[in-house]
This record gives sequence, C-alpha cells and structure tokens, in this order.
Amino acid sequence: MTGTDARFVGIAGLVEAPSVAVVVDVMRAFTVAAWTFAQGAEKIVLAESLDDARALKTRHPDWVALKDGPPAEGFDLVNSPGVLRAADLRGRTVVQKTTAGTVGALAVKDAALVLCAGCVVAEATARLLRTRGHGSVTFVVTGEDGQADEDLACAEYIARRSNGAEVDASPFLRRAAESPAATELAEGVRQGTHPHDVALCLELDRFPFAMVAAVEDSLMVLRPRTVPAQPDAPVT
Ligand SMILES: O=C(O)[C@H](CS(=O)(=O)O)OP(=O)(O)O
Ligand SMILES: [Mg+2]
Repeated sequence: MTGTDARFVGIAGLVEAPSVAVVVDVMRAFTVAAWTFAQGAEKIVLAESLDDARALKTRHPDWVALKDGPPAEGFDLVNSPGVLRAADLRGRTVVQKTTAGTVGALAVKDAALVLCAGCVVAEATARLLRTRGHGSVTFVVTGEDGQADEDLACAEYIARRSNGAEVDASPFLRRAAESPAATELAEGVRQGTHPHDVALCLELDRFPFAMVAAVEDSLMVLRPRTVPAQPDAPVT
C-alpha cells in the first residue's frame, strides 16, 4: 500500500458496508470506551438500543450497563470519562449505548475491519492502519449528521497520520476544543457529565491501544488491541 485513501461520511451517508471503517466519536463514546479498557474491562458490547442494553444486563447481571444522558434505572454508569476513570472495571464486560458513537459502529458492523477512535487513541489507530496496509478507509464522523467538528478534526488527523505524515496536532485539537459539543459539555447542556470530560476527551494519545469492533455471537463487541510501535512489525 502506498497510503490511505480516506473518505469522511456521516452515519446517514453510509450506503454500503465499507471494507475498513474508523468510527470516530471524540465526545464522548470512544473516549469513554478507551477509559473503560484502561480501568480493566475485558470487552464492551455495543448495544443497538436502550431496551437491548437493559435486556443484556438482565441476562448477565454481572455486566456493567452504561448509557449517555443522565443516570437511569437499570444502568450502572453514564457516558463520562471523568466518571469512568474512578470505576474499577477489572475483568468486567460493559454494555454501552450512546446517541452517536455506538450507533455509528453498529452501522458498519459488516465491514471487514471496524476501528472505534477518538483523540485518546489516535496514534495507535493510525499505526494499526499503517501496519495492516489498507488502502481505502471510511471515517465515520458520528456526531451531528457528520458535521461534528471534534469528530471530523480527529478523523482528518488520524487519516494524515495513517499515511505516515508528520502532522502538528494543535490545530486539530483546537477545532475539537472549540466545537459545539465541547461547549455543550462545558456549559452543562449535556447530562451525565464530569467537569473534566472535555479535557479528558482532548488528551491526544493518552492510551497505547487501538479499539477493534467485531461481531461475536451476534453481538458487536469492542476490544482493545495493542499495536507495536514499529510500522512494519506484525499486529498482536
Ligand atoms: O454522551 C454524549 O456526549 C453523546 C450524547 S449527548 O449528545 O450528550 O446526548 O453521545 P455520544 O454517542 O458519545 O456522542
Ligand atoms: Mg459524540
């Protein structure tokens, strides 16, 4: 492969399953997912609906159910990295349902490779794309019908890094910091928040792993995948 041929689409713009999809949700689903793994979770089941999430929790009482918005009966956690980083999730399975991120990942469940990403796993995601040598990558910009600038900026940054280009991250992070989503989180418009959420969502490369989603026993399951630093080394 000589480089990534990137296209950027909103969820509604997905007409057919791409071969390789990078689903981006900076604020907050995939920042939360990364923190979930950092806190020890084994896997995340991406739920199709709130009812599905509740049903999974009922069937597996030891699983941890998480949704966006305010705390709700039947759910253990909210979609907030500031809240998540205080949780002990060692060995746990987490069920996640959010408005944008999880919907985007489920929309590309038939793709050959699905990565879920935010700023906190940007370089690991780009490295995985480089090491696997895929030529054509569809970046799913999950927020605001594909217009969310925090997601688009992150997607554009990962696309450039996946080609091995030296990229100054600051303008991309500035766009994310100045996005409507960041303002809504900072001003308390969104619910189920923590004061550090925006800052945590903007921590570039906080984690060394990428996140790969795949269908397992008819559920869409997200797992961390550590990617070797050397561009040509095999993926673990
Ligand atoms: O939790 C979030 O930040 C959003 C939901 S909302 O915009 O606050 O209602 O969900 P996400 O899927 O993480 O973008
Ligand atoms: Mg979002």
